[in-house]
Amino acid sequence: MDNNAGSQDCLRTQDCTLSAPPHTHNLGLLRQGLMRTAQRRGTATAMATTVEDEVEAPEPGDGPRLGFVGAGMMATAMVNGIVASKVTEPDNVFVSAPHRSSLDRFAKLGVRTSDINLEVASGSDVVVVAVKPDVVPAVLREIAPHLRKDALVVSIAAGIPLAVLEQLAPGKRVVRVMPNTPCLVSEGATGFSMGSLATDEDRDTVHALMGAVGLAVEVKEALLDGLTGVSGSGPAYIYVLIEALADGGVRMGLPRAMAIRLAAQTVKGAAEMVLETGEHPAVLKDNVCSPGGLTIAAIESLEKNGFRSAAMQAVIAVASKSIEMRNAEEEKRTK
Ligand SMILES: NC(=O)C1=CN([C@@H]2O[C@H](COP(=O)(O)OP(=O)(O)OC[C@H]3O[C@@H](n4cnc5c(N)ncnc54)[C@H](O)[C@@H]3O)[C@@H](O)[C@H]2O)C=CC1
Ligand SMILES: O=C(O)[C@@H]1CCC=N1
Repeated sequence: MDNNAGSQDCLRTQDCTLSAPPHTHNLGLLRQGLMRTAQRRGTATAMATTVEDEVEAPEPGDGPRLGFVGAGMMATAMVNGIVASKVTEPDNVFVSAPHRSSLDRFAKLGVRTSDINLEVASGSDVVVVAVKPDVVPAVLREIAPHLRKDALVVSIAAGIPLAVLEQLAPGKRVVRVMPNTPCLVSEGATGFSMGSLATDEDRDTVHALMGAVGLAVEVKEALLDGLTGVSGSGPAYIYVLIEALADGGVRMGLPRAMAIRLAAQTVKGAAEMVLETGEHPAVLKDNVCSPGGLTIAAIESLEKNGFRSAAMQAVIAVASKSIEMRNAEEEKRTK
């Protein structure tokens, strides 16, 4: 992968496509993709013809409808990000879950909610399956017969392969998406893989939808396990790092709240440096380490304590579990 990718608008390699950062052409793409969907359905009021075309944000009630089946952490992050990005009106978003209590936070955003999955299934152009992986089969069997003829099914479940999703939703266009919780603040990192019936238009729609809430990368399905290890689960490792850095600061006398803010801003700043300069992280690390200075002593300590290996093993642990889940699902499918 090109280390300079962050400074480019778009980079296509054999295995993946990197999109530009959010708030650039992705909004146009999302609108374009979603408006196309709406036009097919006969409800579009405006139509973008090129990615660069500026189109008015859809009026409430117009435009394609995004449904979420499942109202947990990841649905919350995606819906908040999508609503904040203003790519669609809140009342075009429809969320279902069995317990009303988990829907309250969605209702506060102005999105429509229901405790009946079939209402979301039959009323949405793009249906995001956002339940735990072990619930996916039951949910897809329940909703598949009630999906709109042209509906696109997007699964965000870890470890459930496209072949299984397609078997559970026969004849439907399916895309597998692996987002992460920073979608909530429009700084997500998402990978996605296209199902066998999914079209270029669906690619644009998903690319634009997830690009509106962060970075969106298309990968071959086999790479989704490793991608989950890096970015799907990655925020959790970074929170542990922030907490640990803050603990170190507190140990040295900094007030807790200040230490957390300093640690979080340091992570954010370092990440921005990687994305914006396109430099290899090793170069940026070297720039902090003055010869004979303080930081190189910290690097020595991190290496002695297996920091680098611990981070790699974390990614591999997630990927291995994801592969295990995928294999078990494949086995059930082919039995
Ligand atoms: N949490 C994360 O950081 C990420 C999660 N994912 C995937 O997202 C999916 C959801 O994960 P979370 O949001 O973390 O889980 P969660 O446990 O927070 O949410 C699951 C939601 O599904 C609902 N639910 C349970 N049974 C249902 C049914 N029969 N019909 C409709 N809704 C039902 C629950 O009420 C709950 O709202 C999982 O498949 C996970 O692999 C993917 C990437 C990141
Ligand atoms: O922990 C999990 O299973 C989900 C998938 C990736 C992040 N959270």
